[in-house]
Amino acid sequence: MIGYSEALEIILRESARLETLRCAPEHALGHVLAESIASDEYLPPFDNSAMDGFALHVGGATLRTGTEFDVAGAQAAGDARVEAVHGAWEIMTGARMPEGLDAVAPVEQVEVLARDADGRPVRICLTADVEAGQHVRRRGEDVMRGTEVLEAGTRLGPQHLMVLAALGVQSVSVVRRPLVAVITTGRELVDDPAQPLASGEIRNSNGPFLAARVIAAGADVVFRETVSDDPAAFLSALERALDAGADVVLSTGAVSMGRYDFVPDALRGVGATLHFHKVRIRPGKPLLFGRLAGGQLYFGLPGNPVSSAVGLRFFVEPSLRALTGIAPERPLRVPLAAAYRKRAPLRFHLKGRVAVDETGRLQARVLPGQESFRIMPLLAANAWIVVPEEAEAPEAGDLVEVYGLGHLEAPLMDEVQA
Ligand SMILES: Nc1nc2c(c(=O)[nH]1)N[C@H]1C(S)=C(S)[C@@H](COP(=O)(O)OP(=O)(O)OC[C@H]3O[C@@H](n4cnc5c(N)ncnc54)[C@H](O)[C@@H]3O)O[C@H]1N2
Ligand code: MOO
Repeated sequence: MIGYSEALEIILRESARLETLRCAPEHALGHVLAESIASDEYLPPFDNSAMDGFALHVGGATLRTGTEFDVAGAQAAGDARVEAVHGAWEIMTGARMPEGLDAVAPVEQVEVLARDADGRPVRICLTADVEAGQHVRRRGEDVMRGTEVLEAGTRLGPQHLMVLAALGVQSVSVVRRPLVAVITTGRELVDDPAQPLASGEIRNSNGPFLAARVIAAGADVVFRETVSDDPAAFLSALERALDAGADVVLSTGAVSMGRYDFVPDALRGVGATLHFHKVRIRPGKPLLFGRLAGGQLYFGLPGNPVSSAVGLRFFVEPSLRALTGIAPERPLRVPLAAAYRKRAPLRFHLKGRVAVDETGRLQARVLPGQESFRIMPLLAANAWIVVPEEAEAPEAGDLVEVYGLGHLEAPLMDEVQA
């Protein structure tokens, strides 16, 4: 049986980045950049005023309170370049600085001594000193032309679209979203919530959970079906999953030691390469990973709900990151709230809650109810706490690794403070 780091290495090796496509930034939300973006423009594109006021020439010295100026013109946002030869220019926020002027006195720091017939100021007096450069936003102060503004591997959020729009980027190269199929196995499973449970039956909770988690992880679900403990039915569902275009197939159940645990043999029977089966973790030990004959990746997640959740979070999500070109995750390291004793020499993935203690410091609490059939503690969890194989009994205050519930989610601050 292999350990987690070896399993992860194999998954990352097998998860080569998917193809890229070009699209307008407005269609790229949630996609991962395939190449870095350098700016062809300056931001701001020209020197402009940060205040409504009067643009002035200061030069080397300071303009003192009481200095008077004639107002030579006015410049509003959108007005083109003008040359200022003398005096002050009335200027609005965002308006281009007249050439030759280098500071702005806000209206609040100016007294208007005279106005023309239309009420426009024609002579002003400074009521505060003015330094060169004050209230002027310089060309390129935010972004210089040629600067790399976004790295390949960045998942585009609204703030990235803001920068791309500001810089006039017309198209970006992004990695296409991975397509995922979810097959839940087990003749005990009932999908229809309106159907009463017959003796021995349970409701399928893994299917909806995994589908939702896959979407939250930045991939698309192209197929979801439930099959009985029957290899022929399973293989026909697998065929439909591949017809739907899946890059990655997930199944739950039928990977352990039972008489009906047919998944490994069924996969071998259709020419799959199984890279590993069983990992030194809890929960989720019987997890299987391989590649199908057609090149698609296959994750056989154990059937227990929390085992399938751990399989998704710590095996499938790292693969989805690699498939889209996102760098591997780095966990937070947070002190444990209380000592924790592991009951096996395995890597434990624990339903946890990160919270602030009385001193305002973060701490990680292992929630009660860690058995892999218990899903109610997931409602209290805002993080996964990982205790590695070699740490037997971490003490209160020892640092443990903490991961968000999904790879794109950090523990939420409002929950942390609750
Ligand atoms: N003799 C052994 N028995 C078991 C071992 C072992 O090492 N030796 N490992 C245990 C571990 S650990 C796990 S995890 C489970 C994994 O079993 P399978 O992946 O083969 O899953 P099933 O047996 O089909 O189901 C396990 C459990 O989960 C329930 N289940 C399955 N699918 C769903 C679903 N879609 N929604 C909700 N619940 C589901 C199922 O009814 C079972 O209770 O094996 C242990 N046994
Ligand atoms: O480790 Mo299994 O995954 O007990 O539930």
